Amino acid sequence: MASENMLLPRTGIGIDVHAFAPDDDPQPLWLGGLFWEGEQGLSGHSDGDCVAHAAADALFSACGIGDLGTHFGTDRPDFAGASGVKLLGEAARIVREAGFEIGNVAVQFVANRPKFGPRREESQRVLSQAANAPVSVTATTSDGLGFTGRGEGISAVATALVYPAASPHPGPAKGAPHA
Ligand SMILES: Nc1ccn([C@@H]2O[C@H](COP(=O)(O)O)[C@@H](O)[C@H]2O)c(=O)n1
Ligand SMILES: C[C@@]1(CO)OP(=O)(O)OP(=O)(O)OC[C@H]1O
Repeated sequence: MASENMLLPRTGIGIDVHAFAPDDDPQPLWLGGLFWEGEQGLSGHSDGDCVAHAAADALFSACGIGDLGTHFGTDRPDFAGASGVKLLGEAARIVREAGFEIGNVAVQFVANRPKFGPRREESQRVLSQAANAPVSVTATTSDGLGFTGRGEGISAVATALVYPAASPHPGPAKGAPHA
């Protein structure tokens, strides 16, 4: 690897899926760091917040330091029922400890419900605070198709940009036209 590559920003990707909890074991819905009153909850070892999990996975991926299971395996009783905000905050801490700073994280989830738009800013605020970096969240339906369309679960995909903490914040590339 050319040594100057060590200074380049790095991108990562994360995907997470959680099934809705069955009717005979209802759970509260935690998604995007928020509690959604009256909505069907997701099952999981933690609180099932697939938006926060995808964000954390994208951060680990960007640094090349494994994934969610590597750091917060289901064999860890201390993460049973853990909030997505806690996991994302912990992931950001691990990323910084590994020598990276976070540029931003972008997440999109796929679900019919909850209707996300009215609470987007609240969610982005909570997750950005957890990561101490900008986290944006968008939502889409799958037009009634697939497991998300049938309302069986929620999927989320995230990308993250990190850069070595020792290097300056990535500015415009050399030779890029000035605004
Ligand atoms: N759970 C969701 C899903 C979607 N939205 C918003 O609706 C827009 C249209 O979604 P389509 O899947 O029909 O293209 C989408 O761009 C979101 O703004 C939402 O708020 N919550
Ligand atoms: C978060 C962890 C750990 O509590 O559990 P889950 O809530 O089941 O979530 P998932 O995204 O399936 O896997 C990662 C696990 O490490």
